[in-house]
Amino acid sequence: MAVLAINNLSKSFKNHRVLDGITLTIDSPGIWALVGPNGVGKTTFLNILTNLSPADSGSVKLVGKSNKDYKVFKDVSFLQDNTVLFDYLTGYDHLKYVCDVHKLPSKRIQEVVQYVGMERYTKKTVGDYSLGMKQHLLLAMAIINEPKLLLLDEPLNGLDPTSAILMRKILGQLADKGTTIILSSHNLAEVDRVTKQILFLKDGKLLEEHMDSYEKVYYHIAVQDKPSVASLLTAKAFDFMETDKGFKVLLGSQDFQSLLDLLHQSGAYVKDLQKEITGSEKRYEELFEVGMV
Ligand SMILES: Nc1ncnc2c1ncn2[C@@H]1O[C@H](COP(=O)(O)OP(=O)(O)OP(=O)(O)O)[C@@H](O)[C@H]1O
Repeated sequence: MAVLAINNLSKSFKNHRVLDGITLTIDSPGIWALVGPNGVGKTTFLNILTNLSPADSGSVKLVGKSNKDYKVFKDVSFLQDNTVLFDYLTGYDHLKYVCDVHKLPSKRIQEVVQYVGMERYTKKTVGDYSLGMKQHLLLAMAIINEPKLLLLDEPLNGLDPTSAILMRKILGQLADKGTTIILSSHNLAEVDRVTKQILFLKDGKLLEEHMDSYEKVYYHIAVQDKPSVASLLTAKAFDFMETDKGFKVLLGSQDFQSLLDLLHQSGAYVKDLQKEITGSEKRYEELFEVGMV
């Protein structure tokens, strides 16, 4: 049984065709990122999947049932933006409500509060929450029922590094335990950290792509003696740029060992070496024809 089965889904607003005959099947756990420029239709797509908006034509099945059947939402959750929260209620109130809707025992509240690390502010009213705290609450509300399919609209928005790391960890654990996750995001660096499976939304069509072939590996090197390293990088034809503390080097045809040999040869004192992998940004630039600056 497919976790998500979309058949020929279309939606227009007046004469603007936002979704144009989308067909997609996902039948395994894992994380898929939904990516595309502002206004391309990501929220519209997620809203239609969860039956918050009607499609003009086509059909959607979630965990084997029509998305029009409200019973599917026992196994499907949608993390929307924080406008769905009530400022005058506490985090606990929100979780209690969702718990009651799903007829879950209230001990699930404590479990989920601990899991997303929001013990400190569960009893505070949401009006006093920061953006990150609201994202945690929304996540807790979305996973309290242990969904098979989890849809998230911009879950990484406005998170500080600590919260972003926690969010990534949680999403990874859920996917490992069997949840299928689709998340929309504009933050391609974060996307590359959580998944290589991307759904690019372009001109109303969905392109499902794996980022392996677009992956780029960079090393950020902090060195004491920049000139000697710079001349060797140039001599050995490395693709690099200078940074405040040293260099950002792209590993193209040369391998990591050649870079290490070069650093050794330069005699420079290496203060730090960090790896960065990017993939989706390169593909995004190609697909959406982002001009170089
Ligand atoms: N209720 C509506 N009535 C008319 N047009 C709408 C409506 N909802 C969305 N649109 C239009 O549909 C298009 C897609 O909007 P949507 O919010 O789905 O994009 P998005 O990809 O989520 O954007 P963002 O990345 O900025 O959040 C936009 O042109 C938007 O103006």
